[in-house]
Amino acid sequence: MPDSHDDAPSRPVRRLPSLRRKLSLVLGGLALLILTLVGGYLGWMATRGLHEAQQTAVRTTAQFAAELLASELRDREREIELLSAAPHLVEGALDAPGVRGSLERRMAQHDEFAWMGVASADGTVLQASGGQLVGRSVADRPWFIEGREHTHVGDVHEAKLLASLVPARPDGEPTRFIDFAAPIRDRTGRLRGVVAAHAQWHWVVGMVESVTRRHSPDSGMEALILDRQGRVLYPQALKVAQAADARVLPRPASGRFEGRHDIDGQPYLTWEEPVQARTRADLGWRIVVRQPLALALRPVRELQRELVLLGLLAAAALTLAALLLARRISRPVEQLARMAERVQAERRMPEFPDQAAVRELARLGDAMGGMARALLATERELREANQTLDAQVAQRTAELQAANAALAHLATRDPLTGLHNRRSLDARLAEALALDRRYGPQSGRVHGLLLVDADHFKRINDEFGHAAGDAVLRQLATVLQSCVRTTDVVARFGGEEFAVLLPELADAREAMRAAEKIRSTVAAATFPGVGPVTVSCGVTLAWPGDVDAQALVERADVALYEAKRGGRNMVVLKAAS
Ligand SMILES: Nc1nc2c(ncn2[C@@H]2O[C@H](COP(=O)(O)OP(=O)(O)OP(=O)(O)O)[C@@H](O)[C@H]2O)c(=O)[nH]1
Repeated sequence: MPDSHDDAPSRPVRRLPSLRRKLSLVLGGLALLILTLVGGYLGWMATRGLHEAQQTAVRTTAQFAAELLASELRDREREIELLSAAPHLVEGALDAPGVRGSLERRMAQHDEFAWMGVASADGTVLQASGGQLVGRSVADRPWFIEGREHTHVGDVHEAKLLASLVPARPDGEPTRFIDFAAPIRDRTGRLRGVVAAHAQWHWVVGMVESVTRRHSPDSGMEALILDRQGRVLYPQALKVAQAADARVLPRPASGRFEGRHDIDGQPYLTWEEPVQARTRADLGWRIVVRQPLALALRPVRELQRELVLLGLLAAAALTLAALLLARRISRPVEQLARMAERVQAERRMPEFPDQAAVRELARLGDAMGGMARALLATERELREANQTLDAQVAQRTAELQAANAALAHLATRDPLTGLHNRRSLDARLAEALALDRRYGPQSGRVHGLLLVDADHFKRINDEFGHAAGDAVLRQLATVLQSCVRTTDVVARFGGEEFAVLLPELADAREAMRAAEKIRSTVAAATFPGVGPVTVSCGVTLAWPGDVDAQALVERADVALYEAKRGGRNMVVLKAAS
């Protein structure tokens, strides 16, 4: 029988999270974590790589611009030097028309030159491109003063004498020049004059811009030109801003723009490179290239965005896969649980599903099926054993009851005749006297007692044998029972003597009638092999004065004795006295 405790769940199962949910969460979370870590690592690597690559680009741009500028300045310096040593200037008249022609030709070759001219040793312009400033004195111009002594490359300055002669710039910026000058000496080394060229500042700017233009305009890469004192020469807007506020473009603490540097609160990748011409063209300029960090790392931000998107998609896909996997794993487990519940509820073997996707689950299913079969078989055996036991107990109980009944019969019956024995009679007599004492006076009815004794029974034994005597005793018992009511108690009193207890008699006559009936019936009966047999009968009635049954019996016995003495085969009544 199933124990009620076995049916009750030992834990609140419904409140526990399901395997499917737990697996999905763990696997999905794990996937998200791994993707986040991998994505973060890739993002970090990309950021670092791009940071280094962009820093290199900023550095090489600055270096390339500085080298280009140094080279071009050197070339122009060399150009003017070579021109100063040209034979037509060393030997010929400096104001000759051919001088102007040669200047014009060089002008045509160099767009950057706004003006070329030759001045006499005292500073009067003798010939010039476009005839500009011819006859004017340039004696106080620094390029003339320096150019008298040696080759001179002058720092950028706003146009003075030529300001009104060259066309204004379309962007409104003032016209600025870089001066190149060299002394013209004759074969003896005597100064004959100075040849000079004014290069447009925008030629320099164009060179720098041509370098930065190699990068995409979106890159935000920008080149600055600083002079020897660190003041901005280019771009013009920054130059103007710095002129208004010296705190514009503060120098880094290291004294040099290199690496990441915050300018106006915005982070930049920077590099500073000196323009090293290593000649007089070395003006102490420096090229600073800067690029806003946000723009430098923009591809990384885009990559990160894509990584996040990709990561989310991958996490969603992996979570879905985890969900499907969890479902694939949990479904057979749930089915096994349902099977186990069915076994518990129905107590019979259901068909176990064969859908396990993995070996362990298949093994679990087989093991559970085997266990359920074994349990059910054990339960069936127990139930059958119980039923057998119940039947055995019922049979034993019936046997015991029969034995008890037989014992009770044996205890109250005489073995020879089957009548009540003396002990049973004594019990009935005691009951009868108690009833008479209790109800006799009201009902007017009493018990009567007959003692019946076979006459000369010893002779029967002696003549026909003890077995014949027993047969007579059994036949006498039958006769006695046939003569009285079923409610009367017929007992073997002892030996060849019988007693009959007659309940609820109205008077002694009733008792006498019963006794007479017995006597006459016996006397009329035939006892096979023995012949006629008679009985004597003593009769008495219970009396309230009887202290016990013995008194009643003794009175009946007295009556019997009188019947014997009176000649036998007779009935005698002995009333209470
Ligand atoms: N066969 C047989 N005889 C019994 C049994 N019980 C007692 N007897 C015999 O009954 C006889 C009784 O004899 P007595 O007491 O002398 O009485 P009686 O011969 O009947 O003479 P009265 O009673 O005076 O008529 C004895 O011989 C007993 O042995 C019994 O169970 N079977």
